Amino acid sequence: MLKAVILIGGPQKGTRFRPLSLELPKPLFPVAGFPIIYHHIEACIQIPDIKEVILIGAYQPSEALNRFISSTQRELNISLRYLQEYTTLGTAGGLYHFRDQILAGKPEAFFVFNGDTCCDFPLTEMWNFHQQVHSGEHFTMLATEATRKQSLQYGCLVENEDSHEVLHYVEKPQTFVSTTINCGLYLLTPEIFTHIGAVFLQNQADIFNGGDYINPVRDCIRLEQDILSPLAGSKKLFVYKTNRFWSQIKSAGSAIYANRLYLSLYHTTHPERLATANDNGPTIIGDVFIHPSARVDPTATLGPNVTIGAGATVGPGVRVRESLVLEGATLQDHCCILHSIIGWNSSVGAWSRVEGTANDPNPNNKHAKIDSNTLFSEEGKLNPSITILGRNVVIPSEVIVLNSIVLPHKDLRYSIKNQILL
Ligand SMILES: Nc1nc2c(ncn2[C@@H]2O[C@H](COP(=O)(O)OP(=O)(O)O[C@H]3O[C@H](CO)[C@@H](O)[C@H](O)[C@@H]3O)[C@@H](O)[C@H]2O)c(=O)[nH]1
Repeated sequence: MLKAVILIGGPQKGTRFRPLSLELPKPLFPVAGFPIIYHHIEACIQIPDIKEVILIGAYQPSEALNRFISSTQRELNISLRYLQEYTTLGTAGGLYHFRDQILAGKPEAFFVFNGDTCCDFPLTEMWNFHQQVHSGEHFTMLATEATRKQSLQYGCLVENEDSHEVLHYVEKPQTFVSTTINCGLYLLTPEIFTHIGAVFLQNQADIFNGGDYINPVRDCIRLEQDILSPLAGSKKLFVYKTNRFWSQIKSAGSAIYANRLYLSLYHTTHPERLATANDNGPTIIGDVFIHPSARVDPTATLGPNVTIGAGATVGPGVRVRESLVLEGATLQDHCCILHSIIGWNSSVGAWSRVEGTANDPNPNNKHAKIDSNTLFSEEGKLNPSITILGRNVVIPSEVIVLNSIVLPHKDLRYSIKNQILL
């Protein structure tokens, strides 16, 4: 029997995703029509041996989280539970804290996912690879290639190319180590708790010997630095590499990129989710997802890489491209939406234009990943990025909103460019 754990972080995480994460925990943000972590869970149900998926995070249980758990459980017919940490315990601390629940039923092994990644999750391949390695108790991690410069933003590893053992691991190194990066997906066996337990006891001993009693992160254990790094070179950590798509979802811009990747994956996994052109429907260009409850005028043109959320309304002559239109949003006649996220229940007036700047990885640069830039450049200027309208924003008719972020509940009266509207 196998299990899966998805690390979903807590309210202190997902800050680069604001203002969208102000409304909803980032792991529940919809990409390609479904919450980010729904894609992880869908990957898990492809392996019948996975009997339970556990979400670990520090979010207070909320209506949105409860609703997600009960509806996903029902739809995908899998046991799904949320276990709440009393504070963010780190990527290994949460696992250790809930070790009894993870080990209940005696799983042979369990997958651990970082909740903010987007991938076609090669779980079967990883499990087969893991079983083929003959090295006693061992752990497997998924890795991919990045560019030399971008590798510094990830965990970097050096492998023995014959045995695929991880020889050296450094989390976000200061100087170049390797272009092979950690994808944040692991296959661990119960033995991992011996290693985490040893670090836990050592940390507690250090605290009581050193007197740092009030350290707020005293129970925090990081899987990458505290556990994987020391395991490298001990014949216990192995790497399975993927060359297929993989991306982090840190900034809102990366949600648009992830939307594109998942929509293209639907061609093989769920072709029925992709809109097709028909005589009574809108013009569809490339990959488009339209929620069945959305109303789209037949004279609208959508795509490529567009998701229209539940209950959204798209009026006559509207053009949408490379964008996410969230639940309940209204796009009035002939407005144009490019490289943008239109927040829940927001409305864009007739003939208005909402446009952002794409920040996709450079397609000419092999292995490039999306840059999750900070909002401002070193000179203090707002970096051009996608345009985001928070929840309940009203854009009047005949204005232009360019490369801007509009916080929730704002009633705009004029055109704006390169601004953050508070
Ligand atoms: N439950 C829980 N989850 C956590 C905690 N801290 C982080 N997470 C979750 O764990 C994942 C990793 O989060 P970060 O700590 O922000 O790390 P990172 O910068 O994304 O880097 C990690 O992922 C990269 C791949 O995306 C890796 O390359 C890198 O090595 C590392 O694993 C995210 O899904 C985050 O929500 C915690 O204390 N508790």
